[in-house]
Amino acid sequence: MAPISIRAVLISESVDPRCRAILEENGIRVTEKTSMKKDELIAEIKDYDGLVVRSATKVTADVINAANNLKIIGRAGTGVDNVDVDAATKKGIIVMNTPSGNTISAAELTCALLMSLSRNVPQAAMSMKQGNWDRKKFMGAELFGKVLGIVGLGRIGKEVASRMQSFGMKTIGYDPITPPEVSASWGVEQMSLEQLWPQCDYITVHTPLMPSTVGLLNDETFAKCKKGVKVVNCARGGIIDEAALLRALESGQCGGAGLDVFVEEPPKDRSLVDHPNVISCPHLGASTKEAQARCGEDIALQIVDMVKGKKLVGAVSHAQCLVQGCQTHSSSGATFSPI
Ligand SMILES: NC(=O)C1=CN([C@@H]2O[C@H](COP(=O)(O)OP(=O)(O)OC[C@H]3O[C@@H](n4cnc5c(N)ncnc54)[C@H](O)[C@@H]3O)[C@@H](O)[C@H]2O)C=CC1
Ligand SMILES: O=C(O)C(=O)COP(=O)(O)O
Repeated sequence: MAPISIRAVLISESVDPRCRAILEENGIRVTEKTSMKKDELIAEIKDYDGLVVRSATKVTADVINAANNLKIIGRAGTGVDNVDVDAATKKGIIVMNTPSGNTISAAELTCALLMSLSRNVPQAAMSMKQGNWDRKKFMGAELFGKVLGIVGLGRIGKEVASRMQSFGMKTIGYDPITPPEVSASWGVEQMSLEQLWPQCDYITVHTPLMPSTVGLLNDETFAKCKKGVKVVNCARGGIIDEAALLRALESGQCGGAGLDVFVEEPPKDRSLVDHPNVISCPHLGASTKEAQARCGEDIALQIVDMVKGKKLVGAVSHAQCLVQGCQTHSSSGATFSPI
C-alpha cells in the first residue's frame, strides 16, 4: 500500500497518552481538544490529516465534508456507528478501529451486570449507604443452571459465554455469521431467535448497531420471552428498544435490565435509569486502564503503519462488512473502510 502523508492529528476524546506519544515519536504533530461541540469540531477539523475518536465524537457527514485534508479517522475502540463511514469512503478517507483491545473489558462489565442483576448488588449497596439493613428486600436467584441467551457471537459474546459457563449457566445463542460448529466448540448452542427467546432466563446482546440490529428486542420479541426475563445491553443503545423495555419492565414481562449504553448519551429521558429494576452505567464497557492502553496504542500504531505504507494484514473493507451484516473478524483484529 502506498505511504500516506499524515503530519497533524486531532485527538477529540480522552485517549491513553501512549497514543499521542507514539504519533509524536513518528514525527506527527498532535493536538488534543476534548468536549468540542459539533460546530467547534467543524471549525477545528479543517487542516488535520487524521482524527482519533472514541464513541462520543459524532463524525457526521458535515464534519467529514468540512475537513480539507483528512485521510484517516481512527476509532480507539470497536463500534464505528458514530462515524459516517459512507461519507468518509466517498471522500477517500480511511476509517479504522481497534476492536480486540477492549473485548475483555466489555465482556467483564457484561458479566458484572449479569451478576448484579441476579443478586441486586447495586440496590443493596445503595440501601446500606442509606443506613438500612434489609435482607428480605434483596432476595436474589442463583445464576447456576439458568439459561443465558447471547445475541451476537463475535469477540465479546464469546468471552461472555466462557465466563458465565463457569457460573454453571447454560449458554445458547444466535449469530448470522459465526458458524454453529464454531460457537459449539466454545459451549454455545446456536438456534434461531424464535427458538431462543422463550428459553432464556437472561439475554445479553453483543451485535454492532446497524439497521438490522435496531430494536432486536422490541414489544413483539419481549412477548415471546419468559415472563421476568432479565436483559443486558453492553453493546449499543437501541439494540434493545428503550420504550419497549420500559413497557416490559412495567408489566413485569422483563424482570430487570443492566444497561451500559443508551440511544442518547447521556440520556435526557431518565425513565429507564430511574426504574427500580434497572442498573446502569455511563458507557463504561471499555473504561479500564488495560483496554484504554491497548486501544490508544493500537490506533496510533495502525496510523503509523499507514504512514509507512505497510501492508495491512487481514484488512477488510468495512463496507463489505456492512453488506454482510457484521463487522468481519480480521486476523489483525482491526476493521478498515475501503480507500
Ligand atoms: N459498552 C462498551 O463500552 C463497548 C461496546 N461495544 C459494542 O459491542 C459490539 C460488539 O463488539 P464485538 O463483539 O467486538 O464485535 P464483533 O464484530 O466481534 O461481533 C459482533 C457479532 O455480531 C454478529 N451480528 C451481526 N448482526 C447480528 C444480528 N442481527 N443478530 C445476531 N448477531 C449479529 C456478527 O456476526 C458478529 O459475530 C460493538 O459493535 C460495539 O458496538 C464494544 C466494546 C465496548
Ligand atoms: O469500543 C466501543 O465500541 C465502545 O463502545 C467503547 O466506547 P468508548 O471508547 O469507551 O467511548
